[in-house]
Amino acid sequence: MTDTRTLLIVEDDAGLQRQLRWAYEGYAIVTASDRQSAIAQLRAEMPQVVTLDLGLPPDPDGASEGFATLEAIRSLSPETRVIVVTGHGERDSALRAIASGAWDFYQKPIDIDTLGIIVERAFHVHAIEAENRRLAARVGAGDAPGGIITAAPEMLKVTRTIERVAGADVSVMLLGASGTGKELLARGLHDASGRDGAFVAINCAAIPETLLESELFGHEKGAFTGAVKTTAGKIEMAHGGTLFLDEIGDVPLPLQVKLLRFLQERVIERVGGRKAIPVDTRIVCATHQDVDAMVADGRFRDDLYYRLAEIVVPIPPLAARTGDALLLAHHFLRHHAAKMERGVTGFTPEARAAITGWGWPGNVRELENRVKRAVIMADDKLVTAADLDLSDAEARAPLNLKTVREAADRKAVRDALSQAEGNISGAARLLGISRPTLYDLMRNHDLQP
Ligand SMILES: Nc1ncnc2c1ncn2[C@@H]1O[C@H](COP(=O)(O)OP(=O)(O)OP(=O)(O)O)[C@@H](O)[C@H]1O
Repeated sequence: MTDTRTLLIVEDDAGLQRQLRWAYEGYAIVTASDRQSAIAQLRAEMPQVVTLDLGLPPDPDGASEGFATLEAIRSLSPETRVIVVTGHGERDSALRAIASGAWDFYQKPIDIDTLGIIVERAFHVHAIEAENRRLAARVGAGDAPGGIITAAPEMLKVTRTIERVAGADVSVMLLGASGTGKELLARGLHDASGRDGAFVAINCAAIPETLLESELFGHEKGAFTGAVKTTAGKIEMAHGGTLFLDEIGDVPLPLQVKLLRFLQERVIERVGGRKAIPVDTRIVCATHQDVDAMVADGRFRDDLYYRLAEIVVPIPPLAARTGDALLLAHHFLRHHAAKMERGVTGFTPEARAAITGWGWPGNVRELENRVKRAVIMADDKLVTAADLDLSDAEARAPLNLKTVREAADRKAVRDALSQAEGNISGAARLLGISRPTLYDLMRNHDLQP
């Protein structure tokens, strides 16, 4: 697609065609007077927008040629926006044309200004859709492990590390906030490792302490009330494969000892069992907690930590991945629109600004949830910021540097006052300013101690 904005005018009235040709500025204009020449121009010039008179020869008083031309344009170039121009009082034809995929309609007699606005809007929408398609096409272009979608250098560094360590016999600890894709990366690591066994995941925070041991190590029949049959644990199930221990920081200390033994000796004992069972299970673990701090204050065994964390991979939050929020938003939009059979094709410019500006505290999971809901809620082909429930985000987007600075000042003053429990001298000291300056700031920002 070239950057030139090209308008194709399909009109059999030579006078009107001339009039229209000179009416617009800023577009390259090409014209056609019947179906055949219209299609030839479409192929040659690839116009983004077409105005199409429905009454074309050999049926200038009907609409059959116009509809045939519309159909041909739609099938040859579905992205092209077609505005049909109908005779006065041919409202039914106009509506039929919209149902057949025309983007808008206009009735004769032609008012150049009004038609001009419709044409300009059509170019605008075409440009947005083209940008949406371009972004969507980037999705899946890479072959990052585990189907991870990213084009951000910050994240590509992570995926490269994962690929590099996949084949090595090292333990990997993924550090990242909830919803950053830790499980997806762990699965990717397993896939790239070439290990034949299964990928098994367990969330240590989601399982009550009392059950976690038997979940991990399995149990013998009769080991405890309810243990009606001998059951293998997750470590055994992942024999020859990979076990993903999510939220490793939530493993209680006594179980940490047992886990350490397994890592050192590569054998396990089921709960209630006496037999040492050799297992070849690779461990990948993850947590959103500060494990260093946990080790420092004794909540996590350091010997286990060193066994688990030969390679530590920090995963950046979504907001720190340049361009990824929009990239992933398009991916999820395409995915859910197809799944739910909704004709939603992209985002409005405001929605895109809101996606880029939002802090994404819930990371990729939050993004997917918002986009999924928006696909259901959208009234139109383009998802709005309101559909994403991000209209506030847009309103809060900073106007300029001055507003950013004011907001930062206000926050710093508020934080200092709260830290100093309302004591003005204390807050002024924390901020490194004099009391009168603090008073001025408080007055400007309408803040009370
Ligand atoms: N880069 C990505 N590309 C595509 N999908 C992603 C990406 N990152 C995360 N997802 C999807 O987002 C959701 C959350 O990811 P995942 O469960 O891997 O996160 P997590 O960090 O393990 O979260 P938690 O710590 O809460 O378990 C999943 O549906 C996952 O498929």
